[in-house]
Amino acid sequence: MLILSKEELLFLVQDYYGMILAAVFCVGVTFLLSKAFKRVSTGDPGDIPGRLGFPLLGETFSFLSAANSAKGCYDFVRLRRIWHGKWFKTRIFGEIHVFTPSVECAKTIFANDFVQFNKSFVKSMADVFGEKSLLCVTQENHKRIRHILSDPFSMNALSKFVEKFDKMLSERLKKLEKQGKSFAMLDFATKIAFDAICDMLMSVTEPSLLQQIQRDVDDVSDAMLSLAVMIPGTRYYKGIQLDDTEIKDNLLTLILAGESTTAAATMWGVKFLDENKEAQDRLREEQLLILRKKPEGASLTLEDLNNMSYGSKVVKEILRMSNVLLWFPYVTLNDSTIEGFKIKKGWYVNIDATGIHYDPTLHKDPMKFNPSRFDEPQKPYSYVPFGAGHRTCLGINMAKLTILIFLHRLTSGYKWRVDDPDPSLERKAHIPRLRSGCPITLTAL
Ligand code: HEM
Repeated sequence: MLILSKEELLFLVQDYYGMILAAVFCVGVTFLLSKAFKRVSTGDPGDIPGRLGFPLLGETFSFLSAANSAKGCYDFVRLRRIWHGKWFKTRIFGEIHVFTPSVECAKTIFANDFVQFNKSFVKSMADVFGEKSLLCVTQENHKRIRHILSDPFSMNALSKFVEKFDKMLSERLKKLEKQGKSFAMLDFATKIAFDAICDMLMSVTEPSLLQQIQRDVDDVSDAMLSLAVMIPGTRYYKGIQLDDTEIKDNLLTLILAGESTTAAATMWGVKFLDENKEAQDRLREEQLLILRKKPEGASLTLEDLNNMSYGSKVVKEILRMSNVLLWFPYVTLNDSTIEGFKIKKGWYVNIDATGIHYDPTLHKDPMKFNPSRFDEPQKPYSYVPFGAGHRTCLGINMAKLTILIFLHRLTSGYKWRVDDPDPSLERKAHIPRLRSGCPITLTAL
């Protein structure tokens, strides 16, 4: 029998103390890891599959790492769809998020907006855009503000916009072609979209003023102040029934919502057409026919745009494939069940527009750029680049017309070469854009 002195016993216990601590630590880490990487399932068929990851942290690092990669943040969703299926849940920034490309879910959320679901991140959006932005207000105020804001987007206002934008674009493209230098399509489209929106909403065309607003828009809080100073006296200000805060919050919303989305879609259009010469040739043929019927140097009209049947399908296909807004996040206001899946109050449900647009059961051969697919009518909610319901994009017509005018001037006046074929996406961007900005060089036809 082993007999130990008091000192020897104390030494052994102290030695074991470290080992016990190490063992407890290992068990703890193993427990957390197993929880983090375990697929959450209680066997209930209403349970949405997925991994919630570490408590609070969840899969935030994986999400950030995807957003910071050349594949972009949708890669996070793409991978989990492969692992878990059509519906999955995850935890990001401490909140539970459900992602689904289900058209049934899109239909339910769009139809029950404000009642059963609401636009998510209202608070953080209010910090950026202002509390009275269309994106943050209550249902009642939303209806009123939206009604008033729809005036500059009426067909009458847009028909003036078409002529102005066409003139602006034609002049700038001509200048670039003469210079013969490569330019980033993304930067070019961003600048011209910004200038056009400011002109339409505030009648601001003076370069130094535009430059100032651009700086201010980049620095959001300053923008609110400067826009408020500029509005009185402009065409848009007259007769408007919104208070000063509503005006500045919503002008900022319109500029931010319209500029980067339209510019990114235009950039993708140039890239897709470069890679699909057949579609480009067919588009050019249609656009040249329209151009040749007009007096030389005349601007496009709404009527001309209405005659661009193939061009309109090209715009639709660009929007389907580019998925400028990858998904639409909504927060659940009450426990709900959609397609048998249980969604708890407080969870975020993301309508995965990209997943809907790439679903082969809804769009045949979805990764192929094929504008003619729109010869056939689309199934309800299978094509949602502008959302649907109460919050359908307010700038939907303006965006479509802008891209169409771009396509007309590019294909009827020029051929272009993409100078950098790198497909890497811009890192940390919530809108998918090429890191290169898609540099092109124009040659007159
Ligand atoms: C290609 C360009 C564009 C795309 C793909 C796009 C897409 C969208 C989508 C999907 C929504 C709804 C999001 C949701 O339900 O959560 C939306 C809302 C909105 N968009 Fe656009 N948009 C574009 C251009 C524009 C332009 C040019 C403007 C204005 C100048 C604009 C102004 C707005 C506004 C104000 C809302 C909020 C509407 C509301 O809450 O009632 N968008 N957009």
